Amino acid sequence: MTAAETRTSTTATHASAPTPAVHVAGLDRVFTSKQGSVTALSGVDLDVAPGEFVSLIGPSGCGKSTLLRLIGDLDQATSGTLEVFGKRARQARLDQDYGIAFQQAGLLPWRTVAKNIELPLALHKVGKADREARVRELVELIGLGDFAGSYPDQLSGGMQQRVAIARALAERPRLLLMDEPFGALDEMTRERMQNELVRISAETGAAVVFVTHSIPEAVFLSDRVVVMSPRPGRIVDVVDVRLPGTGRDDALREDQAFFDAVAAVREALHGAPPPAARGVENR
Ligand SMILES: Nc1ncnc2c1ncn2[C@@H]1O[C@H](COP(=O)(O)OP(=O)(O)OP(=O)(O)O)[C@@H](O)[C@H]1O
Repeated sequence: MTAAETRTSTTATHASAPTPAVHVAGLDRVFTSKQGSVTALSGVDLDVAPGEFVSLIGPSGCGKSTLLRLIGDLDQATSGTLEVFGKRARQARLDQDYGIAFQQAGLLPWRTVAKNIELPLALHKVGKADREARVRELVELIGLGDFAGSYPDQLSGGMQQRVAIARALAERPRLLLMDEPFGALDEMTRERMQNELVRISAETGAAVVFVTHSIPEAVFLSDRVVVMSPRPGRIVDVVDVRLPGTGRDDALREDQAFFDAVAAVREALHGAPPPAARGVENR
């Protein structure tokens, strides 16, 4: 498949999903202050199907985090429609449809791994036996069964990030919102975490909206990569990352279909390179 073939429509809708995990239509976010107003998002349309993995990529300041925060009910849109599983974002948050993980793991240093993971369950008054059972499941899921009693400062950055993901999954959310969760990790740890996330999202069936600056990361993880323009943030392209015959494992990182998809996203972000450069890129 060529880069051009890999790239698909400029709309971000997904036809097959009955009730999307996320439905965004004509969304605007304008920040106003004494200094003036900043249009962070303008006319954003996006549907994410249940169980679908969608990455948002675009230049710094294009509104990726703003869009994620709006979906997560951490901010309010200026205008437009936003629904999560057919509900208002506020209701979805109250119904614990979300799990959220950010670049900083944000663990409480005085609580053990187990106590960090169980925090959302404790806040929502889940009984002790159920909390403990869920924590046991989750520490196994993230491969930290031997570290349940450890404190965050006894863990590596990658391990801390896995704990943050487990905490985000504690309430079995149908939607995981992730803002550069691996941005602070070294390249090897980052690739390992990407493999873990592929496995975890397959096992949980949760839809994921994932913000990243890394084109290979977006391509490796995603069913679709949503490419945004410089401010005011709009969706300029959606790259469908269908990679026939390839599992999402380390072999994929060496596969021609992977390189083609990376090239398609890069072209969507920066425009197509001149033919000579493209020849070099595809070798
Ligand atoms: N609370 C706020 N008040 C005023 N302006 C804001 C606020 N939050 C974000 N902005 C502005 O909105 C624009 C989009 O910011 P946002 O953080 O969403 O971008 P981003 O694409 O996530 O950037 P980066 O890749 O650098 O993290 C920026 O110009 C930013 O300055």
